[in-house]
Amino acid sequence: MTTSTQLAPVKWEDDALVLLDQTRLPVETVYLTLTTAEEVWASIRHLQVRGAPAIGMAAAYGLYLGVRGSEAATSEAFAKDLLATAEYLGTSRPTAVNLFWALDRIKARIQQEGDKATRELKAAVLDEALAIQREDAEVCRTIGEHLLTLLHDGMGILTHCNPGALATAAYGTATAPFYLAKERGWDLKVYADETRPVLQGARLTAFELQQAGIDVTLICDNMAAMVMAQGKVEAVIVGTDRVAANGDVANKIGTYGVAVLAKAHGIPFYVAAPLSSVDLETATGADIPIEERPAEEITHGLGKQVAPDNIKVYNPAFDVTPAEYITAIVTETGIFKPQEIGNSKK
Ligand SMILES: CSC[C@H]1O[C@H](OP(=O)(O)O)[C@H](O)[C@@H]1O
Repeated sequence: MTTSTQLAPVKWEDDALVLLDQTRLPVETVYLTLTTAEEVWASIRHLQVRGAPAIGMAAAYGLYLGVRGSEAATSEAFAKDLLATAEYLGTSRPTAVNLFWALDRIKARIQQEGDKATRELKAAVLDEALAIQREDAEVCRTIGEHLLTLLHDGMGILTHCNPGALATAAYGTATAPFYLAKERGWDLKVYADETRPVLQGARLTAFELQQAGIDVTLICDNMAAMVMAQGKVEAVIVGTDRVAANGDVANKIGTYGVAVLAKAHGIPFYVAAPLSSVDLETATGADIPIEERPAEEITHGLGKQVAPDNIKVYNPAFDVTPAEYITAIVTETGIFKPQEIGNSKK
Protein backbone atom coordinates (compact mmCIF):
# COMPACT_ATOMS: atom_id res chain seq x y z
CA MET A 1 0.00 0.00 0.00
CA THR A 2 1.26 3.48 -0.84
CA THR A 3 1.11 5.72 2.15
CA SER A 4 1.11 9.46 1.84
CA THR A 5 4.28 11.18 2.98
CA GLN A 6 5.86 9.91 6.18
CA LEU A 7 6.50 13.52 7.05
CA ALA A 8 3.40 14.26 9.11
CA PRO A 9 2.87 18.02 9.32
CA VAL A 10 1.16 17.97 12.72
CA LYS A 11 1.77 15.57 15.62
CA TRP A 12 0.77 15.50 19.28
CA GLU A 13 3.67 13.95 21.17
CA ASP A 14 4.74 14.00 24.82
CA ASP A 15 2.22 16.70 25.76
CA ALA A 16 3.44 19.06 23.05
CA LEU A 17 2.56 20.02 19.50
CA VAL A 18 5.24 18.86 17.09
CA LEU A 19 5.18 20.59 13.71
CA LEU A 20 7.19 19.88 10.61
CA ASP A 21 8.62 23.30 9.70
CA GLN A 22 7.35 23.64 6.12
CA THR A 23 9.38 26.79 5.50
CA ARG A 24 12.52 24.60 5.52
CA LEU A 25 11.32 21.98 3.03
CA PRO A 26 12.44 20.41 0.78
CA VAL A 27 16.05 21.00 1.82
CA GLU A 28 15.83 20.36 5.55
CA THR A 29 13.54 18.25 7.73
CA VAL A 30 13.14 20.18 10.95
CA TYR A 31 10.54 19.54 13.64
CA LEU A 32 9.42 22.25 16.05
CA THR A 33 8.15 21.45 19.53
CA LEU A 34 5.54 23.97 20.64
CA THR A 35 4.12 24.31 24.14
CA THR A 36 2.24 27.63 24.12
CA ALA A 37 -0.66 29.17 22.19
CA GLU A 38 1.63 32.07 21.27
CA GLU A 39 4.08 29.72 19.57
CA VAL A 40 1.24 28.08 17.68
CA TRP A 41 -0.09 31.48 16.56
CA ALA A 42 3.35 32.42 15.22
CA SER A 43 3.86 29.09 13.44
CA ILE A 44 0.55 29.56 11.60
CA ARG A 45 1.25 33.20 10.72
CA HIS A 46 4.76 32.38 9.42
CA LEU A 47 3.61 29.32 7.36
CA GLN A 48 5.61 26.78 9.35
CA VAL A 49 2.30 24.94 9.36
CA ARG A 50 0.05 25.78 6.42
CA GLY A 51 -2.73 24.35 4.31
CA ALA A 52 -6.31 24.77 5.50
CA PRO A 53 -6.89 21.45 7.33
CA ALA A 54 -3.42 21.45 8.94
CA ILE A 55 -3.97 25.02 10.16
CA GLY A 56 -7.23 23.86 11.77
CA MET A 57 -5.49 20.92 13.47
CA ALA A 58 -2.64 23.08 14.76
CA ALA A 59 -5.07 25.71 16.09
CA ALA A 60 -7.04 23.00 17.90
CA TYR A 61 -3.91 21.84 19.74
CA GLY A 62 -2.95 25.50 20.26
CA LEU A 63 -6.26 26.04 22.02
CA TYR A 64 -5.47 23.20 24.40
CA LEU A 65 -1.98 24.56 25.04
CA GLY A 66 -3.54 27.97 25.77
CA VAL A 67 -5.97 26.66 28.41
CA ARG A 68 -4.13 23.76 29.96
CA GLY A 69 -2.70 26.04 32.64
CA SER A 70 -6.13 27.55 33.41
CA GLU A 71 -6.97 27.69 37.10
CA ALA A 72 -10.63 28.54 36.47
CA ALA A 73 -12.75 27.77 39.52
CA THR A 74 -15.97 27.20 37.55
CA SER A 75 -16.95 25.85 34.14
CA GLU A 76 -18.13 29.38 33.19
CA ALA A 77 -14.71 30.80 34.03
CA PHE A 78 -13.04 28.02 32.01
CA ALA A 79 -15.31 28.77 29.03
CA LYS A 80 -14.20 32.41 29.25
CA ASP A 81 -10.51 31.41 29.17
CA LEU A 82 -11.23 29.13 26.21
CA LEU A 83 -13.03 31.88 24.30
CA ALA A 84 -10.19 34.36 24.84
CA THR A 85 -7.57 31.90 23.55
CA ALA A 86 -9.77 30.94 20.58
CA GLU A 87 -10.22 34.59 19.64
CA TYR A 88 -6.48 35.13 19.83
CA LEU A 89 -5.64 32.09 17.66
CA GLY A 90 -8.30 33.22 15.17
CA THR A 91 -6.23 36.32 14.41
CA SER A 92 -3.31 34.29 13.00
CA ARG A 93 -4.61 33.93 9.42
CA PRO A 94 -8.02 35.04 8.11
CA THR A 95 -8.85 33.07 4.95
CA ALA A 96 -8.86 29.34 5.70
CA VAL A 97 -12.19 28.75 7.41
CA ASN A 98 -10.90 25.43 8.81
CA LEU A 99 -9.10 27.47 11.49
CA PHE A 100 -12.41 28.90 12.77
CA TRP A 101 -14.25 25.63 12.21
CA ALA A 102 -11.81 23.78 14.49
CA LEU A 103 -11.95 26.44 17.21
CA ASP A 104 -15.78 26.54 17.06
CA ARG A 105 -15.97 22.76 17.24
CA ILE A 106 -13.98 22.74 20.48
CA LYS A 107 -16.04 25.59 21.93
CA ALA A 108 -19.22 23.63 21.16
CA ARG A 109 -17.79 20.49 22.78
CA ILE A 110 -17.03 22.38 25.98
CA GLN A 111 -20.56 23.78 26.04
CA GLN A 112 -21.90 20.22 25.72
CA GLU A 113 -19.71 19.03 28.59
CA GLY A 114 -21.69 21.32 30.91
CA ASP A 115 -20.78 21.91 34.51
CA LYS A 116 -17.70 19.72 34.88
CA ALA A 117 -14.46 20.25 36.75
CA THR A 118 -11.76 22.28 34.99
CA ARG A 119 -9.49 19.23 34.84
CA GLU A 120 -12.15 17.30 32.91
CA LEU A 121 -12.89 20.22 30.59
CA LYS A 122 -9.19 20.51 29.72
CA ALA A 123 -9.14 16.79 28.89
CA ALA A 124 -12.19 17.30 26.65
CA VAL A 125 -10.39 20.07 24.71
CA LEU A 126 -7.46 17.78 23.98
CA ASP A 127 -9.78 14.89 23.15
CA GLU A 128 -11.60 17.02 20.56
CA ALA A 129 -8.32 18.23 19.02
CA LEU A 130 -7.17 14.62 18.64
CA ALA A 131 -10.53 13.70 17.08
CA ILE A 132 -10.23 16.52 14.53
CA GLN A 133 -6.87 15.17 13.40
CA ARG A 134 -8.03 11.52 13.38
CA GLU A 135 -11.10 12.30 11.30
CA ASP A 136 -9.21 14.41 8.77
CA ALA A 137 -7.27 11.43 7.40
CA GLU A 138 -10.52 9.53 6.76
CA VAL A 139 -12.17 12.61 5.22
CA CYS A 140 -9.28 13.06 2.80
CA ARG A 141 -9.29 9.41 1.78
CA THR A 142 -13.03 9.57 1.08
CA ILE A 143 -12.61 12.73 -1.02
CA GLY A 144 -9.92 10.87 -2.95
CA GLU A 145 -12.27 7.94 -3.62
CA HIS A 146 -14.92 10.31 -5.00
CA LEU A 147 -12.38 12.14 -7.17
CA LEU A 148 -11.03 8.89 -8.53
CA THR A 149 -14.44 8.19 -10.12
CA LEU A 150 -13.87 11.28 -12.30
CA LEU A 151 -10.41 10.18 -13.48
CA HIS A 152 -8.89 7.35 -15.49
CA ASP A 153 -5.57 5.57 -15.76
CA GLY A 154 -2.93 7.43 -17.79
CA MET A 155 -4.50 10.86 -17.31
CA GLY A 156 -2.53 14.13 -17.07
CA ILE A 157 -3.66 16.32 -14.15
CA LEU A 158 -2.56 19.79 -13.14
CA THR A 159 -2.61 21.03 -9.55
CA HIS A 160 -1.73 24.32 -7.90
CA CYS A 161 -0.16 25.09 -4.50
CA ASN A 162 0.03 22.22 -1.98
CA PRO A 163 -3.32 20.60 -1.22
CA GLY A 164 -1.29 17.56 -0.20
CA ALA A 165 -0.45 15.29 2.70
CA LEU A 166 1.62 18.18 4.06
CA ALA A 167 -1.58 20.24 4.33
CA THR A 168 -3.68 17.57 6.06
CA ALA A 169 -3.54 14.59 8.43
CA ALA A 170 -2.86 12.25 5.46
CA TYR A 171 -3.38 11.95 1.68
CA GLY A 172 -4.15 15.62 1.12
CA THR A 173 -7.42 16.82 -0.38
CA ALA A 174 -6.72 17.38 -4.09
CA THR A 175 -3.75 14.97 -4.01
CA ALA A 176 -5.71 12.12 -2.36
CA PRO A 177 -6.69 10.56 -5.74
CA PHE A 178 -3.02 10.55 -6.76
CA TYR A 179 -2.10 8.40 -3.74
CA LEU A 180 -5.13 6.14 -4.22
CA ALA A 181 -4.42 5.78 -7.96
CA LYS A 182 -0.87 4.72 -7.11
CA GLU A 183 -2.23 2.09 -4.70
CA ARG A 184 -4.32 0.73 -7.60
CA GLY A 185 -1.43 0.63 -10.03
CA TRP A 186 -2.67 3.53 -12.17
CA ASP A 187 -0.18 5.79 -13.89
CA LEU A 188 -1.37 9.40 -13.48
CA LYS A 189 0.90 12.19 -14.70
CA VAL A 190 0.73 15.13 -12.33
CA TYR A 191 1.83 18.65 -13.30
CA ALA A 192 2.59 20.79 -10.24
CA ASP A 193 2.53 24.59 -10.65
CA GLU A 194 5.47 26.05 -8.72
CA THR A 195 3.01 28.55 -7.10
CA ARG A 196 4.54 31.97 -6.71
CA PRO A 197 5.46 33.67 -4.50
CA VAL A 198 6.03 31.15 -1.68
CA LEU A 199 6.49 28.14 -3.98
CA GLN A 200 4.32 25.59 -2.18
CA GLY A 201 4.02 23.69 -5.47
CA ALA A 202 7.78 23.41 -6.00
CA ARG A 203 8.87 23.03 -2.40
CA LEU A 204 6.02 20.87 -1.10
CA THR A 205 3.83 19.22 -3.76
CA ALA A 206 6.71 18.23 -6.03
CA PHE A 207 8.57 16.98 -2.96
CA GLU A 208 5.83 14.87 -1.38
CA LEU A 209 4.63 13.32 -4.65
CA GLN A 210 8.18 12.50 -5.69
CA GLN A 211 8.79 10.88 -2.29
CA ALA A 212 5.68 8.72 -2.82
CA GLY A 213 6.86 7.58 -6.25
CA ILE A 214 4.09 9.44 -8.10
CA ASP A 215 4.89 10.72 -11.61
CA VAL A 216 5.14 14.49 -11.01
CA THR A 217 6.48 17.22 -13.29
CA LEU A 218 7.18 20.69 -11.91
CA ILE A 219 6.27 23.68 -14.10
CA CYS A 220 6.41 27.44 -13.60
CA ASP A 221 2.99 29.05 -13.10
CA ASN A 222 3.23 30.79 -16.46
CA MET A 223 3.58 27.44 -18.29
CA ALA A 224 0.10 26.16 -17.45
CA ALA A 225 -1.49 27.55 -20.64
CA MET A 226 1.12 25.92 -22.86
CA VAL A 227 0.86 22.55 -21.10
CA MET A 228 -2.93 22.65 -21.54
CA ALA A 229 -2.65 23.70 -25.21
CA GLN A 230 -0.29 20.76 -25.79
CA GLY A 231 -2.99 18.36 -24.53
CA LYS A 232 -0.91 17.19 -21.59
CA VAL A 233 -3.60 18.01 -19.04
CA GLU A 234 -7.07 16.44 -19.01
CA ALA A 235 -8.21 17.70 -15.60
CA VAL A 236 -7.28 20.29 -12.98
CA ILE A 237 -7.71 19.48 -9.28
CA VAL A 238 -7.06 22.08 -6.59
CA GLY A 239 -7.73 22.43 -2.88
CA THR A 240 -9.47 25.30 -1.16
CA ASP A 241 -9.31 27.48 1.89
CA ARG A 242 -12.99 28.40 1.87
CA VAL A 243 -16.03 27.63 -0.27
CA ALA A 244 -18.81 30.23 -0.11
CA ALA A 245 -22.53 29.34 -0.16
CA ASN A 246 -22.85 30.27 -3.86
CA GLY A 247 -20.00 27.91 -4.85
CA ASP A 248 -17.29 30.55 -5.26
CA VAL A 249 -13.96 29.16 -4.05
CA ALA A 250 -11.00 30.88 -2.36
CA ASN A 251 -7.66 29.17 -2.94
CA LYS A 252 -3.99 30.04 -3.36
CA ILE A 253 -3.31 33.08 -5.55
CA GLY A 254 -3.16 32.00 -9.17
CA THR A 255 -5.97 29.46 -8.92
CA TYR A 256 -8.46 31.77 -10.65
CA GLY A 257 -6.13 32.12 -13.64
CA VAL A 258 -5.76 28.34 -13.88
CA ALA A 259 -9.58 27.97 -13.82
CA VAL A 260 -9.99 30.50 -16.66
CA LEU A 261 -7.34 28.64 -18.69
CA ALA A 262 -9.03 25.30 -18.02
CA LYS A 263 -12.37 26.65 -19.25
CA ALA A 264 -10.70 28.09 -22.38
CA HIS A 265 -9.25 24.67 -23.16
CA GLY A 266 -12.41 22.67 -22.30
CA ILE A 267 -10.67 20.98 -19.36
CA PRO A 268 -12.72 20.09 -16.22
CA PHE A 269 -11.77 22.04 -13.10
CA TYR A 270 -12.39 20.19 -9.81
CA VAL A 271 -12.10 21.54 -6.26
CA ALA A 272 -11.41 19.12 -3.39
CA ALA A 273 -13.06 20.50 -0.26
CA PRO A 274 -13.57 18.84 3.11
CA LEU A 275 -16.81 20.03 4.73
CA SER A 276 -14.59 21.88 7.21
CA SER A 277 -13.73 24.22 4.29
CA VAL A 278 -17.36 24.76 3.22
CA ASP A 279 -18.66 27.94 4.79
CA LEU A 280 -22.38 28.32 4.11
CA GLU A 281 -22.50 31.40 6.34
CA THR A 282 -20.39 33.31 3.81
CA ALA A 283 -22.73 34.19 0.96
CA THR A 284 -20.30 34.76 -1.92
CA GLY A 285 -16.62 34.84 -2.73
CA ALA A 286 -16.67 38.63 -2.35
CA ASP A 287 -17.37 38.12 1.37
CA ILE A 288 -14.31 35.90 1.96
CA PRO A 289 -11.52 37.77 3.79
CA ILE A 290 -8.37 37.61 1.67
CA GLU A 291 -5.08 37.65 3.53
CA GLU A 292 -2.41 40.08 2.34
CA ARG A 293 1.11 38.95 3.13
CA PRO A 294 4.42 40.79 3.55
CA ALA A 295 6.02 42.44 0.50
CA GLU A 296 9.27 40.54 1.17
CA GLU A 297 7.67 37.32 -0.08
CA ILE A 298 7.81 38.91 -3.54
CA THR A 299 10.79 41.27 -3.32
CA HIS A 300 13.07 38.76 -1.56
CA GLY A 301 11.94 35.39 -2.89
CA LEU A 302 14.18 32.61 -1.55
CA GLY A 303 16.02 35.16 0.58
CA LYS A 304 17.60 36.98 -2.38
CA GLN A 305 16.57 40.50 -3.35
CA VAL A 306 14.82 40.33 -6.74
CA ALA A 307 13.12 43.75 -6.89
CA PRO A 308 14.21 47.36 -6.37
CA ASP A 309 14.34 48.88 -2.89
CA ASN A 310 11.09 50.56 -1.82
CA ILE A 311 9.03 49.19 -4.71
CA LYS A 312 5.25 49.21 -4.12
CA VAL A 313 4.00 45.65 -3.75
CA TYR A 314 0.53 44.03 -3.69
CA ASN A 315 0.63 40.49 -2.27
CA PRO A 316 -2.79 38.87 -1.78
CA ALA A 317 -2.20 35.25 -0.71
CA PHE A 318 -5.47 33.96 -2.22
CA ASP A 319 -7.89 34.65 -5.02
CA VAL A 320 -11.52 33.71 -5.58
CA THR A 321 -12.56 31.51 -8.48
CA PRO A 322 -16.18 32.25 -9.43
CA ALA A 323 -18.50 29.23 -9.38
CA GLU A 324 -19.07 29.43 -13.15
CA TYR A 325 -15.48 28.24 -13.77
CA ILE A 326 -15.79 25.20 -11.51
CA THR A 327 -16.96 21.87 -12.90
CA ALA A 328 -17.52 20.23 -9.50
CA ILE A 329 -16.66 20.53 -5.82
CA VAL A 330 -15.82 17.19 -4.23
CA THR A 331 -16.36 16.75 -0.50
CA GLU A 332 -16.41 13.66 1.73
CA THR A 333 -20.19 13.54 1.17
CA GLY A 334 -19.97 13.40 -2.62
CA ILE A 335 -19.60 15.35 -5.86
CA PHE A 336 -21.52 18.61 -6.15
CA LYS A 337 -22.11 21.27 -8.78
CA PRO A 338 -20.75 24.48 -7.19
CA GLN A 339 -24.22 26.07 -7.15
CA GLU A 340 -25.47 23.04 -5.17
CA ILE A 341 -22.74 23.03 -2.53
CA GLY A 342 -25.40 23.70 0.14
CA ASN A 343 -26.51 20.09 -0.31
CA SER A 344 -23.10 18.80 0.82
CA LYS A 345 -23.95 19.41 4.47
CA LYS A 346 -27.54 18.02 4.41
C1 LIG B 1 -5.70 21.44 1.39
S1 LIG B 1 -5.91 23.14 1.28
C2 LIG B 1 -4.37 23.71 0.95
C3 LIG B 1 -4.50 25.11 0.61
O1 LIG B 1 -3.72 25.88 1.53
C4 LIG B 1 -2.90 26.71 0.78
O2 LIG B 1 -2.58 27.91 1.30
P1 LIG B 1 -1.33 28.18 2.28
O3 LIG B 1 -0.14 27.39 1.83
O4 LIG B 1 -1.12 29.65 2.15
O5 LIG B 1 -1.82 27.80 3.64
C5 LIG B 1 -3.55 26.80 -0.58
O6 LIG B 1 -4.52 27.74 -0.73
C6 LIG B 1 -3.96 25.39 -0.76
O7 LIG B 1 -4.74 25.06 -1.80
